[in-house]
Amino acid sequence: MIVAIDGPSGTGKSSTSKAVAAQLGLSYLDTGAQYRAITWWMLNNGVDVADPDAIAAAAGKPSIVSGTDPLAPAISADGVDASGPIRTPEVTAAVSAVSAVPEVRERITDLQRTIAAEARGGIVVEGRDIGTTVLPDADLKVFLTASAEARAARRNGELKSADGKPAADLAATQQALAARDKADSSRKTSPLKKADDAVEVDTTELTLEQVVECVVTLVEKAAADKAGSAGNAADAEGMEKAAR
Ligand SMILES: Nc1ncnc2c1ncn2[C@@H]1O[C@H](COP(=O)(O)OP(=O)(O)O)[C@@H](O)[C@H]1O
Ligand SMILES: Nc1ccn([C@@H]2O[C@H](COP(=O)(O)OP(=O)(O)O)[C@@H](O)[C@H]2O)c(=O)n1
Repeated sequence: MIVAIDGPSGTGKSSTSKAVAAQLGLSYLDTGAQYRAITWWMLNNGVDVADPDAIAAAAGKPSIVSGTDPLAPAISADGVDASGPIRTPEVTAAVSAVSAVPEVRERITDLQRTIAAEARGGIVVEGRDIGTTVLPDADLKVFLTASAEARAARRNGELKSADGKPAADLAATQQALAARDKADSSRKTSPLKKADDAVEVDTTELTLEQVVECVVTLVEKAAADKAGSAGNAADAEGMEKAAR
């Protein structure tokens, strides 16, 4: 069972994917974390992230390793735990430019396909281009959306300053999200886009629990359909053999 969950920032991809995978005993892959980790490595290793040729030349250098346990997501670059630093504003500001470079996408897409192929019990993979490019034959594709206001409010809710007040201005967060959406949707190589056969879920008015319940139901239905068509294929094969 391969589940692709795509959508822009703040729509609930990570929270939903982790909860669905944990509930159904599936593996989990955060592909945004991989793009963030390669961006973090480049920033730390003197690569000019404003220069696509420099990014392309460095794309093959770091080793990026992702954990697939939804209860303990992990990501490292060259053996160094990157789970904290990949969420800094510096990485967030640079990641769209790095992830737009075809050599980076090719490298990371290969990694993602290998991880999905090795996840014997099934996997939930979340990102921007999973349903369209990375795993176009996924058993279920979900595209999450939410209003620009809801997405900015959710992202801001995560950024608390020491005194417990929101660390960022809501309008500034909304503007930064819009800029990243634009960059991610307009790049040439596998832009952020809903796959034609994805189920769109608008999460604006839903709680996280409701979104998880909705996606779990979709996965169970996809699994039943898959088992049904496998059964039908086996029946057809059996009938063919009996007829011979
Ligand atoms: N349906 C929802 N309602 C309210 N808050 C949500 C909902 N889904 C996710 N969140 C919160 O919004 C924030 C962003 O969610 P996240 O899963 O990281 O989104 P994404 O991976 O799409 O960027 C998190 O703090 C999460 O707890
Ligand atoms: N499959 C993916 C996943 C992420 N990305 C890039 O990685 C960035 C960070 O992704 P993320 O999922 O961590 O972003 P958030 O939703 O957490 O803000 C995105 O803005 C994209 O530029 C991508 O290009 N393709």
